[in-house]
Amino acid sequence: MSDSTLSQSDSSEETVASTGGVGAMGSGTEGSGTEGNGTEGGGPKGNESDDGAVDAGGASGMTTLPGSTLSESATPDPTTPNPTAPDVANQRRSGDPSASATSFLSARNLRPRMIRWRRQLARVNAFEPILKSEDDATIRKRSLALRYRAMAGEKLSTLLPEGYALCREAGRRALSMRHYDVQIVGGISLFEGHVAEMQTGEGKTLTATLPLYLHSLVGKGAHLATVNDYLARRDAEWMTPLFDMLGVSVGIIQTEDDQGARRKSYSCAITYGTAKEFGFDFLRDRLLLRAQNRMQTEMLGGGDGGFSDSGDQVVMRGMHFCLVDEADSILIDEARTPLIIGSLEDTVRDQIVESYRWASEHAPSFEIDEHFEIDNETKKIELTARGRGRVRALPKSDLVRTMGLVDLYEYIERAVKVHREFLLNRQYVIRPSEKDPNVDEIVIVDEFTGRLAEGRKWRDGIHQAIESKEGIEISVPTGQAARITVQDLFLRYPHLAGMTGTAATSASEMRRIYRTPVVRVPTNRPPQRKQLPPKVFGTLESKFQAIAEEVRDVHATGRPVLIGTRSIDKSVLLSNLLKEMGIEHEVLNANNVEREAEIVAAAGGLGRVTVATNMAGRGTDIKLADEVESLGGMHVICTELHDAARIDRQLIGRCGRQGDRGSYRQYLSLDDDILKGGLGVPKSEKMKARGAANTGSADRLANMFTRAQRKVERKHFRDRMVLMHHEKERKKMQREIGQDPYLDTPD
Ligand SMILES: Nc1ncnc2c1ncn2[C@@H]1O[C@H](COP(=O)(O)OP(=O)(O)OP(=O)(O)O)[C@@H](O)[C@H]1O
Repeated sequence: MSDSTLSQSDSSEETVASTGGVGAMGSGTEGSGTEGNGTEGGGPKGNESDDGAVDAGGASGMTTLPGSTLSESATPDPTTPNPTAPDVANQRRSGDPSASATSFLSARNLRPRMIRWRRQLARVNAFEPILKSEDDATIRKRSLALRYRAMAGEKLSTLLPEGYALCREAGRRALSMRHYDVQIVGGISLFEGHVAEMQTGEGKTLTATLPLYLHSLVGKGAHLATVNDYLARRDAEWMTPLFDMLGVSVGIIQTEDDQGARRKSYSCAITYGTAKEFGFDFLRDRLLLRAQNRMQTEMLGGGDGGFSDSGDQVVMRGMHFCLVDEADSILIDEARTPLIIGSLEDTVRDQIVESYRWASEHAPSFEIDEHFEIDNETKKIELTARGRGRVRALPKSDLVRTMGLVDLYEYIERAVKVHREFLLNRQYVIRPSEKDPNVDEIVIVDEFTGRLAEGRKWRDGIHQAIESKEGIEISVPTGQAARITVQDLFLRYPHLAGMTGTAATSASEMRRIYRTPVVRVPTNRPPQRKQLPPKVFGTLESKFQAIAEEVRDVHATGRPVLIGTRSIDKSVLLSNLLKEMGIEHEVLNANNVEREAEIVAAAGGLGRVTVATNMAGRGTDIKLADEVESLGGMHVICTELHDAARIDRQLIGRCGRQGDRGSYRQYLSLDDDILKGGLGVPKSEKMKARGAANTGSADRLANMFTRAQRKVERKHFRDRMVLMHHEKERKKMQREIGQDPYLDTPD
């Protein structure tokens, strides 16, 4: 490898250095029994760079797990270097995502959490022979027993070894996939609230089953958030046989689902969906609770247990644990994206108002003991079987009829309570509203002082039930547009973890914002991806000409070639050059996404050439044709640096999957956009002029591009931090004046 080796290197060099400070990550709870990031005590702060900004460019603060030395044995020795691994140090320096921890992870680096994880792994492995000898029914029984223990309050970390071993056994039986040791360790890190960086093709889907299963045991739901409906469905359906074997239900949220379907999916032990849908459901639920004036008492999904098919019950049961797939794109790139929904629909509002009226009208006919009972302690009114029968038999308007029965029982119970216990001129008075004297309103009488408690309202729909009893206007809020950012949404989960192929460059940001330290999970098989020295040209034209020539040369050997471009224009430009050379190829860009899966699936075939713009992070595996492996695997050409090194790494990760052979090369030119962002316009113009005049090699300038990329990354990071600060201040202010920051949106 030449000295001028280009890379996302500078940052990676820091990775190595600061990974020596692996322990920096471990300042959270290191003792055993750590459960999720909720108890992590929060990660330490990101590294401050000279200019005071957090180092976004470097992977500082990354923890790297013991490498492929995590052999499939009960007591792996992470210190053994892997003799078959290629030049790992060079790869690491070069920012190759596959760089495994093997060579630099000495015993000295082994931090307590790693030692703990290895111990946990040994415990998981110890269960294996026992479980293997048991039949399916016994495996299921064990799983049920675990659930009882979890529900009874036993710590999940104690249950982890058996839980993960059960999951692994179920995977082996139901899917013919046995979780590798590295996947088990990755799963442990996820359970403890980390973002696990796993290379593409290393099996994130299977790894996810581990923390999802374990967290689901407590019965509060475990969510997997991914980027689109297709992946949510695909992954859920793929993993369902495994969960079935363990007696765990799986729900899938799809955009077109109605409220009833959503509620059912959320009531499952594990729910797969997109971040967007989770956000919208959160907002819709919140609007509904506010309309029913139940917000303060019922924290979202605190749940009153009732399920119905009407829109009058929240759909989520709570936000307990969420595993975010493609964490870098969801938690970082999409972090500031606001999810906005309109107001509560008029029909839902009318339905609520009408139900209050209906309940108030019929409540007096319900008799104590016969139709309802009063709990002495809680003073709660509960319908008897006869009472419920009566509710079913009562006449109802169309609007009321569409309300679920469970909801109607609740409306009646509330109305009965109000008729019995809330008396006019004792607990409340009626007087003309200050805002509009033509409208009457209920004002609470403070039971201690006897004074009017201006502006206060009873909760849980009591206030509305009284309004309805007195025949005055029912104050169901009209509902306003509601809004939440992706970041706020995920910060609401007490237990959060993530998986990604490329988190290294966002490590400090992840930790700082979400308190989810990033850990790099080594590949199961030693990586064999080779980085070829980068090439730098004066102009785009000369660069593309050279790229086309390289494609021709590699193509002649029969190896498949994948070329990533930054824009549709450039993909077309390259496509034309290839056409001129008579090289058959496919172009994958926004103009033909419908064929994406097909094109990507075929991209690993003998002699295939594929030109692609920013490929979606994942979706379809590029499987190499058998004969390709012996020829040297796939060759990837990166035609330009992206603003975020992560995107480059995503492309690079397309070759050399799961220990396959492969190679990649970075092409650069002095008129690349990254220089404008990183060096500023005047300097980049100078470089451009220099490039136009110079026809020789400029390979020695490769590092300048990497530095420019890091500058751009830092700038984006700083912008995100400033925005986050403003948002935080806004929310704080809104709370102080009694507003709901999600519902009372300023825009
Ligand atoms: N433990 C295992 N045993 C056998 N096959 C496995 C195992 N883990 C993963 N695989 C296989 O590896 C392939 C990649 O898995 P998966 O799609 O989950 O990877 P990924 O990490 O999500 O990659 P990408 O980011 O590209 O989607 C799948 O074909 C899967 O069958």
